[in-house]
Amino acid sequence: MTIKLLCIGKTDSKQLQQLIDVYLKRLQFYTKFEIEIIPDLKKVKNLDENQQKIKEGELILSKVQNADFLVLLDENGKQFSSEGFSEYIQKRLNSGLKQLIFVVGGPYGFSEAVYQRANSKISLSKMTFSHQMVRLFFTEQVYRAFTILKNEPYHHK
Ligand SMILES: C[S@@+](CC[C@H](N)C(=O)[O-])C[C@H]1O[C@@H](n2cnc3c(N)ncnc32)[C@H](O)[C@@H]1O
Repeated sequence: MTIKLLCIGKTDSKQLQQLIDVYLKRLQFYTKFEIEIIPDLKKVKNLDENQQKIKEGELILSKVQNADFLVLLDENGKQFSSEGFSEYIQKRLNSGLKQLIFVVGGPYGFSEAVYQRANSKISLSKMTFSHQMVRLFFTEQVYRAFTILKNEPYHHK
């Protein structure tokens, strides 16, 4: 199973990218995990919030195949402990799924069309993080999940 994290816009901080790369490198030993960046929309100043969400949503959905399991990272989604999240990943692995896609929304979140297509929503916290920070926190949690599944001593309760 491939796990993909879809994000809008390049990481704008070198330091943040370096930290993401640490976990990407570690994850190589456990699973096929990739981050796919959807380029920022051009001329966003001409768009209102809703128009921007709709356009970003079209780009997100263009990357999703019918058979993919699509999970939105969303403050209002279901919250997990790290152990619970590792079980969630294991369940998807057991289901024979080819591609599990997690997606980070743009500055205003997701369009209605993206919510309609999504299979589930996961929250990392009730607090709102920047879309840049979320990709680091999430990548670390996927790494943590695999170390839990392998009984490795990275995670301490
Ligand atoms: C700046 S936030 C957008 C916040 C906006 N209030 C909204 O309506 O979603 C950008 C993206 O980061 C992700 N995000 C931010 N905080 C999050 C959290 N606590 N849990 C999961 N994802 C989060 C979501 O994908 C969100 O769409």
